[in-house]
Amino acid sequence: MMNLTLQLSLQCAPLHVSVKSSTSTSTSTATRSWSCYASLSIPQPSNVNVLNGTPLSSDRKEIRLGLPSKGRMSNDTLELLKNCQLSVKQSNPRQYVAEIPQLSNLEVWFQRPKDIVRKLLSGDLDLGIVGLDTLSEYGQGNGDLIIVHEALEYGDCRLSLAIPQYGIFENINSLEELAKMPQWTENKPLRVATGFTYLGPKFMRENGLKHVTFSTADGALEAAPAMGIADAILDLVSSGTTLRENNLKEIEGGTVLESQAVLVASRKSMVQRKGVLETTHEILERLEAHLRAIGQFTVHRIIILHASESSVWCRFHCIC
Ligand SMILES: Nc1ncnc2c1ncn2[C@@H]1O[C@H](COP(=O)(O)OP(=O)(O)OP(=O)(O)O)[C@@H](O)[C@H]1O
Ligand SMILES: O=P(O)(O)OC[C@H]1O[C@H](OP(=O)(O)OP(=O)(O)O)[C@H](O)[C@@H]1O
Repeated sequence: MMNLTLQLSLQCAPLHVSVKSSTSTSTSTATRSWSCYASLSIPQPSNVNVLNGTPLSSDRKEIRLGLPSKGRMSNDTLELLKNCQLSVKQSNPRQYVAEIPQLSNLEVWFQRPKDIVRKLLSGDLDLGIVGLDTLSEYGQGNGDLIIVHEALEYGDCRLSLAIPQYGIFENINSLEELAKMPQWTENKPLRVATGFTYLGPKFMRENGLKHVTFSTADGALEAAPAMGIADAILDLVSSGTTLRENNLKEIEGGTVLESQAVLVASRKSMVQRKGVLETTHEILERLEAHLRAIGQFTVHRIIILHASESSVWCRFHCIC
């Protein structure tokens, strides 16, 4: 038994977290596990649908889960849900609404990942599965977005700064060295091409790079340095092949975030919309059971939620 002080690192507004229980550690293997219970104090909803002065955008009765409509995340998301006995039933692939028979009163809406985040914020979705990169870029730290499960074990990639392997960058191998290059001035800033126009400038600011400008494009960013459009790029990397094929390299300290698929919920929906908390709980339990069954104990944090009228109880289970 040991006391824990927990900093809740969810993407949500600062919440009061009081840890109630204990930890257990196993020294027989390289893994350690702990679990604890925490109470998230959430302001008591009044008798109208208002949280922190913001009403729910609609009084619909159905619970809505947003899933990626196409692209890399789409098939793996459906596969994961199927493996959790939550198969999505879609009458035809061009129809964007579907259901999961095991979850009553739940509508699945297929959307582009960035639109899932936008619609969680607007209140048009209650739950969603997206990459952490997309959540961070389009959620912009909004306190209404709660990462309910942060490690769904697919969609792995990282958002990284990359520079050419050649020319003035040949001997530059870290962000610190890049920042110290005398070339970057107010009149001639470091030019970065990225689709991450929120996270990019934030990362540069936080790392003290003052003279930076950004340009954006929808894809094939790795071409920008060779085309003379940019000095560096900030983009997703998984195998690293695209960078290598374009004579680019990552640098020490240049990783903005490590990403994989996450389950996100609107905090407002969980507190105010009937059934959202219970459905979230149900999905989480199935995810946990599935990941445990396949031995995926790389899950870092699972949060199981219980609602009382004014608070949400969370169980954290961490194996690291
Ligand atoms: N190598 C990779 N490149 C890009 N995304 C990756 C990669 N590996 C995993 N991902 C995940 O897949 C997501 C991209 O999904 P998808 O291909 O559907 O693009 P998208 O979000 O619809 O973007 P776009 O609208 O630009 O096509 C990323 O947000 C990331 O979480
Ligand atoms: O490290 P790797 O495994 O090579 O993957 C990284 C590449 O994959 C993505 O591009 P995508 O294939 O989606 O095409 P895009 O550049 O047109 O967006 C990403 O934007 C990188 O370019």
